[in-house]
Amino acid sequence: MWNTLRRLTPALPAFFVCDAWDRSIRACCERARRAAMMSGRFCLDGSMDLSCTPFQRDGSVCLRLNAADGAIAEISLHGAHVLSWQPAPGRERLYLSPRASFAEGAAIRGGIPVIFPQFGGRGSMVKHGFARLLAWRYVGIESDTGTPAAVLELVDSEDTRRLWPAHFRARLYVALTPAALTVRLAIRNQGEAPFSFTAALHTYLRVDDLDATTVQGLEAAGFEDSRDGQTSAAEGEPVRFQSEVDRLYPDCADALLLAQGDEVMRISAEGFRDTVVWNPGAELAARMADLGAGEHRHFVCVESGTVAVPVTLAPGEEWSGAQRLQS
Ligand SMILES: O=P(O)(O)OC[C@H]1O[C@H](O)[C@H](O)[C@@H](O)[C@@H]1O
Repeated sequence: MWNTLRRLTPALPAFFVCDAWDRSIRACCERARRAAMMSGRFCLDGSMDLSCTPFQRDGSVCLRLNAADGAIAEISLHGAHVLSWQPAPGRERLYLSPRASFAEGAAIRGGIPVIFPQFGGRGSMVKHGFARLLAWRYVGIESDTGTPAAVLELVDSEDTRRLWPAHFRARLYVALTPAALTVRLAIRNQGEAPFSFTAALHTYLRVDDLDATTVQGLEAAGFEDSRDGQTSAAEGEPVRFQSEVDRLYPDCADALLLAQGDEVMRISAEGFRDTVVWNPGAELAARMADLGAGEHRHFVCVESGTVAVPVTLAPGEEWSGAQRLQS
């Protein structure tokens, strides 16, 4: 519907477009509200009560997840994008750029962008694939893995098949457990031909002091420097951020730490094989319209991905990859 509106926009008076746009957002919010109500609250043995409430942010329909212990996560349906995670009220652990755009077709800068079906420029598609640019559907709260999770879904459409012929179903599961956020991306082949893809959770972790921040757990791993494509031997020391860092560590995705002085966040992964570490540095950040001078000092991206070797799915097959942040 939003695409149709956008196509019609030049032919319609501005007040009508705004009104129709507003009504479509309200209808979308109402559908999300009903789905959230129908999914109810979950309380399973050993896991937490989870409730889900829709709200709007910059014209985008979003969901707020509240766990019984006070943890909060916010997700935009635009890109199934986790915007915020607070393990306790007021303790934000993700970075969201003050200049992030929520406009249709834009990629939100910060949070956890879902990268699918192509990581970066490793193929002929738009950079980092189309999943982060499209509206996903809220399915409800499910507890298939024993932990209640908010589930969002994107399936192929005429628009996606023009870019990539695959018949797929992508689902994102967002779960809050004490002091942890787990995000799982599941891809199913719903067609009759195999397809291959790369994917990642491009997580922007908030930092207070970039100079004192290190990523640990990659000391013994060689990496590809994405700035020039050169491979480098293991450095034998934690990753630091004195200038732009853009590295792919193949076959190395689990048991990482983001350390800022005494404060440590654990980053673990399942299903994802690789890690990407990115910070744009001062010069690039200043040139990026949705970041700006000095903003690189507030985050480090530690991305769990399957990037170096694409995943291939036969008809009916499903793959999933998860990233868990523990504060
Ligand atoms: O600006 P974006 O399209 O969101 O990409 C941001 C960054 O994502 C990844 O981490 C890549 O390795 C970088 O090369 C890229 O610059």
